[in-house]
Parts: sequence; C-alpha cells; structure tokens
Amino acid sequence: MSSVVVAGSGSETQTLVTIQDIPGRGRGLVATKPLKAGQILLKDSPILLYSAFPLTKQQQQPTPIYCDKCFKKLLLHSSSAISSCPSCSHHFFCSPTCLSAASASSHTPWVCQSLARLRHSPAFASPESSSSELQVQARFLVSAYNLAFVSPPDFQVLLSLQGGVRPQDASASQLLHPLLSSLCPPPPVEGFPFTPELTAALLAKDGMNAFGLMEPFDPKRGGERSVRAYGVYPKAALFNHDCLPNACRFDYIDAAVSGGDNTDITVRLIHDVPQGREICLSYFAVNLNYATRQKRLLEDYGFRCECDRCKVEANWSDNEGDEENEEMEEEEEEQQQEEVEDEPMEAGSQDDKDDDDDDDDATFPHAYFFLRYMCNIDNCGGTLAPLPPSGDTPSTLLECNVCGNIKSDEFDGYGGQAGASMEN
Ligand SMILES: C[S@@+](CC[C@H](N)C(=O)[O-])C[C@H]1O[C@@H](n2cnc3c(N)ncnc32)[C@H](O)[C@@H]1O
Repeated sequence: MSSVVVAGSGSETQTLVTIQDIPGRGRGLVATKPLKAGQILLKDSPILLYSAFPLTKQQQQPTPIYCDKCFKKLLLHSSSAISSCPSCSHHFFCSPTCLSAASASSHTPWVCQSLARLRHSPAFASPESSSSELQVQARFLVSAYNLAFVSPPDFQVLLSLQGGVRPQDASASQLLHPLLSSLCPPPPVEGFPFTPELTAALLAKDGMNAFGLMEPFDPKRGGERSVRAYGVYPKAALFNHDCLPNACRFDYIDAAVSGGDNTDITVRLIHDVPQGREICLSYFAVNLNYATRQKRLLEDYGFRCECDRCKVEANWSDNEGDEENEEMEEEEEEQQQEEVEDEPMEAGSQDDKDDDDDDDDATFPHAYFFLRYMCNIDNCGGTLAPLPPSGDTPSTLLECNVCGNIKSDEFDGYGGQAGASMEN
C-alpha cells in the first residue's frame, strides 16, 4: 500500500487516499479516513497533453485555434501576447511564456517537424483515406515518443499505467508505426526501443487512461460536446470506475487559474465517504443505460462492470441499449421520484448501498443519486458535487462538472444543511 499526496488545506498537506490492490481491478484509491462531501481529493497535472483535433482539416468550417501548450482558446488579433511557433505556421501560444515552456517540452523541434510531415503525408491526405481517430492517435504517439526523450521518468510513468494491448491498439499500431518509422522516427532513447509493440502498448495506455478536456457546454448544440485535448494525469489515472461514482472530476481549461495551471484537473467527493471505501469516478456520463455502459467498458477499458448498479440493471427485462430503453429508464425514474423524496436521505447512497435490502432499493437503488447529483439542465448529463466544505461546514451549493451550473442542494434533508444527513 502506498500513499498518494493530495491537495492540502492551507499549508498542511494531507493524505486522503492510499493506493491499494483491489481484487479484479488492479490498483485503486481508498479513503484513509472519513471524507466529506465536496472535499478535494486530488489535484493533478498532466504528464502529457495533446490536441484532440485531426492533423488535417476535416470540414469546411473554421477550426478554432488553441494555445498549443495550455489549450486555452485563442482569439488571434485580440492579444499581442499571442506568439506563433518560429518554425511553422500551424502552432500558436497564448504567451511567450507558453511558447518558451513548450519549446523545451511538448513542442520540441522534433514534434514540430513530425507533425508537419504527418500533416502532409499521403496517408492523411483526404478524410476518406484516414479516420480522424487515427490522426489524433498519430498526434498522441508523437507526444508520447517526445516525452521519452524530454522526460524519461514521465515516460516510464506512462508505461506503468494499467492497460494491456487491445485489438484496436494492435491494428492502429500496424498502420501508424510504419508511418512514424518512415516519416519521423523518434530520436533513440536508451531503454525504450522504438518497436511496433511499444507503439501498440502506448496506444493502449492512452486509450485506457487519458482524460478528455472538453469544449464548454453549449445548450444550443443540444449538449453535444467535443474534446479539445487529451491528457494523461498519473494520479487521477488510478481511479477505478463505478457506474454510481462517489467522486467526480472538474477541469477549468479556459479559466484564468491563479497559482495553478488551467490544465490541472480536480477530483471532488460527491458525498461523504467512510474510511476504507474505494473512491471511484464514472468514466462517462452517468445517465448512459446498462447495455451502453457495459459495451463501452468492455471495448474501451477491457472489463465487465459488476458494480451494484450494474448488478441491479442486469436483471431489468429490457436492457438492449436503444433509445426506447433510455426513455423507459427516464420514465421509471420519474415514477419513482415521489417515493424517493419521502425516503430517508441515505437511500441509495454509496455509503449504505451494501447493506440496504429494502425492496424499493433492490429494484432501483440509484434513483436517489440521479435526483440529487445529476444535473437537471437540458441535455447536460453532468454530475453535481458540492463545493468544498469550509472547515467542518458543508457547502449547500452543488456544482455541475459539465455545464458549471451552481445550484442549491434541495435534498439536504435538514432545510439547508446539505450533507448533514448523508453519512451513516
Ligand atoms: C484508469 S485505470 C484505473 C486504475 C487501474 N486499476 C490501475 O491499476 O492502474 C482503468 C483500468 O482499471 C481497471 N478497472 C477500472 N474500474 C474497474 C472496475 N470497476 N472493475 C474492474 N476493473 C476496473 C480496468 O482494467 C481499466 O482498464
């Protein structure tokens, strides 16, 4: 067992979670003490960050421009601080500081040259001849092999993350390894031979551990959000998945973050958690149905989810994963809303789900979670977590990790003292 140093309060650095081997799941993060709703568990910086946009232009509409270091959106001509890469016309930086940091890390001359060669490669010449996913994977590989020579310890960390080669990694490597080999072989680094096996292994680590930094939620787009950049966060990558998570992650990519980096992510607790409980995130929006969740977890992460919610939903008669089923789920949730509102606060909460054998809970134990912690803004699909407590006083405000909406906690059970009733 080892400790993970997490966000401190004031000058004190606390260790709130430890790494433990969890049977059937590899490593996981477990609470070292009772933890409070809204508590910040972890702040993490990426060891690697790369653009989620294909290398070649895919559509007619203009592609937005981002700082190639911190991925803030740039309005060219609006700031004299914006600098372009001295060697190419494709990469921009929000400030000379970002340009200079990138030149020594993520945008080395080798990266700049490699991306240019890949962009002009016949393999990526037309949208028909290559998928945008493959182009984004090529970007990742350039970033990863660059990491091997700018920071071998970080490259080692990347390789240490969980994730065996999946069929899709092997086939992507078959296409991308020869391309990199012929156009832009990485500078040799002792201990990391440039082989198709290493390329496939890197693709697997990325696929199973990277977080997407999303474009801001735009209600006009029906909730559709594209990924702006992908990042590998070495501590946050240790969180296992649960379809009813007890923590969720926030990022503030376009924010002017004081004393931190805008590409850092923060993981906050959704509700109180007792000592010894594993802390889990959901790897996707919590409102996906059973069949869709199982499919994604198997194909993308290589496991069958056996969380408490899945155990219940596996027995539902119709879980084919189609839209009709989603509508049925929504109707069922609405039907149960009134019952749940009359139930005690702990109904369906993670802390009590193991020992709760009440009939309603057995058929729909997570209705409470959806009512309290699912954002109700149209098409958002985000998860709500309380703002950090102030000392021992829990916050009565919940923040959505997708649309950023802040709302008061209507389910506090004590007329405004949110969280007071959440613990055992
Ligand atoms: C981002 S990593 C999480 C940390 C990982 N367990 C480790 O040891 O580094 C994702 C991988 O963890 C495992 N995993 C995560 N959640 C799981 C779960 N609920 N059940 C089984 N395996 C899980 C899967 O192998 C998945 O591909």
